[in-house]
Amino acid sequence: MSGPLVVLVGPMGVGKSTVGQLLADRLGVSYRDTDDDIVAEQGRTIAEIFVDEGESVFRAIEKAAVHRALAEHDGILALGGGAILDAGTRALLAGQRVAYLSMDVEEAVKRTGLNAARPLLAVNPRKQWRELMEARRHLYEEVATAVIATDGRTPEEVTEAALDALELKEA
Ligand SMILES: Nc1ncnc2c1ncn2[C@@H]1O[C@H](COP(=O)(O)OP(=O)(O)O)[C@@H](O)[C@H]1O
Ligand SMILES: O=C(O)C1=C[C@@H](OP(=O)(O)O)[C@@H](O)[C@H](O)C1
Ligand SMILES: [Mg+2]
Repeated sequence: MSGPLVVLVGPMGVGKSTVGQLLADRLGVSYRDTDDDIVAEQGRTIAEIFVDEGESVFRAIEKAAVHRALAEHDGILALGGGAILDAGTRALLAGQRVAYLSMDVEEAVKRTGLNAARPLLAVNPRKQWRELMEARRHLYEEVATAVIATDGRTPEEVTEAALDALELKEA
C-alpha cells in the first residue's frame, strides 16, 4: 500500500496532532500534519487565513496541502478536522489505513472550548461542535478503517488503542 502508514481523521481537538506524534514515535516513523504544512507554506496561522480570506479559500489551500501530503508522506499523517469535506480527498483516502479518532460533545468542549486558534468554534462551541458533527460524522465513518474512542483516555491510552485497532507492531 503506498501513501502514509496511517492517516488520522476526526473533529477538532480530538487529539489527531497529539496522538499522531505519539504514534510516529512508537512506530519509529516520521510525523506530518497538514495544518502545519499550510502554516509553513502560507506564513500565517490557520485563524489568520480564515479571517483574511474566509473558509472557502482555506479549504482550497487545505485540499492542495492534503493531496500533496498523501502523495509524498509515508509515515503518520494527521489531517485537519474538515479535510474530509472534500470529495476528492475522500476518494484518495479509499484504500488507505485511516483511523477516525472520536469523542462526544462534552469531551470536545473540554479540549477546544477556550481555544481561539480554532475559528470554527470561537462562538458557542457546544452548539457549533454538534452542528459540525451532524454534517461530518458520516464522512469520518465513510473514510475510516478503524474508529478509536478517545473519551476519558489519555493521549498515551489513545495511542495504545490505535496500535491495537490498526494491528500495527512497534519498531
Ligand atoms: N486524549 C486526550 N485527553 C485530553 N486532552 C487531550 C487528549 N488528546 C489531546 N488533548 C488536548 O486537546 C487539545 C487538542 O489536541 P490536538 O492534538 O491539537 O487535536 P486535533 O489535532 O485533533 O485538533 C490539546 O490541548 C491537547 O493537549
Ligand atoms: O475542523 C475544521 O474545519 C478545522 C480543523 C482544524 O484542525 P484540527 O482538526 O487539527 O484542529 C483546522 O484545520 C481549522 O481550524 C479547521
Ligand atoms: Mg491538529
